[in-house]
Amino acid sequence: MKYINHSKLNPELPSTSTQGTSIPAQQQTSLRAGSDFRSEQRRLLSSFSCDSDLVKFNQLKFRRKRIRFSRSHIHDWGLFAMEPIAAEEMVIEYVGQIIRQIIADMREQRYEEEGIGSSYLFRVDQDTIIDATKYGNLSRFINHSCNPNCYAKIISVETRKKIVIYSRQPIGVNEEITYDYKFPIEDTKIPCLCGADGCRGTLN
Ligand SMILES: C[S@@+](CC[C@H](N)C(=O)[O-])C[C@H]1O[C@@H](n2cnc3c(N)ncnc32)[C@H](O)[C@@H]1O
Repeated sequence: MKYINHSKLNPELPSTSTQGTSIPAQQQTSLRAGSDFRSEQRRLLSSFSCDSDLVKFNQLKFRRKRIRFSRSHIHDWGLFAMEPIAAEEMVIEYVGQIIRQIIADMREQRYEEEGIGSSYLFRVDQDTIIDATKYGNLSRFINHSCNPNCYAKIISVETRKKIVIYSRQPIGVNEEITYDYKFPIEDTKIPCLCGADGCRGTLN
């Protein structure tokens, strides 16, 4: 039976071709090491391809997108691309303090009393909120649009839930980065200033 020679496909992998030869003991040990190495590579590759979000998330740590905050036409400060961003890229993680609902309720009231008009509380699940009001990264500046170029997605990384902002279309240099906040409907409305075609008129 013929075997494909993987060393031709990937020159970094040691050759496994042993056809028609008898192998000295020392070489057998090194072949085993090579085989262990390849098994490990296969294991890693299959776990990665099962979870491309995890791969992208790890890449995000090493290769951050070039973005800046600046005055926005939508509201106060916004976040802008400094380099072209392709569709379906991870743009930035929404970072803040992870808090429970009961703490979020208390903080929401306190922030109102302090006159903080903007909301930086992002719900992860029923009892987990990420609060970027006083601790966070540039993601806290992303404004809402009813026709956004990004979307927020909750992914699991080593059992921890993370909020990640992904591009839903190619984004040009100096374009404002936006996503749909998907605020729940409330009686007291917050007017939306996104200016997009088909703007719903309110955030909530
Ligand atoms: C996470 S902050 C976004 C950054 C904010 N512009 C700033 O300068 O800090 C969210 C707040 O921005 C405001 N905001 C974001 N998008 C908006 C929009 N489309 N229309 C009106 N206000 C918006 C709202 O006050 C909202 O609570």
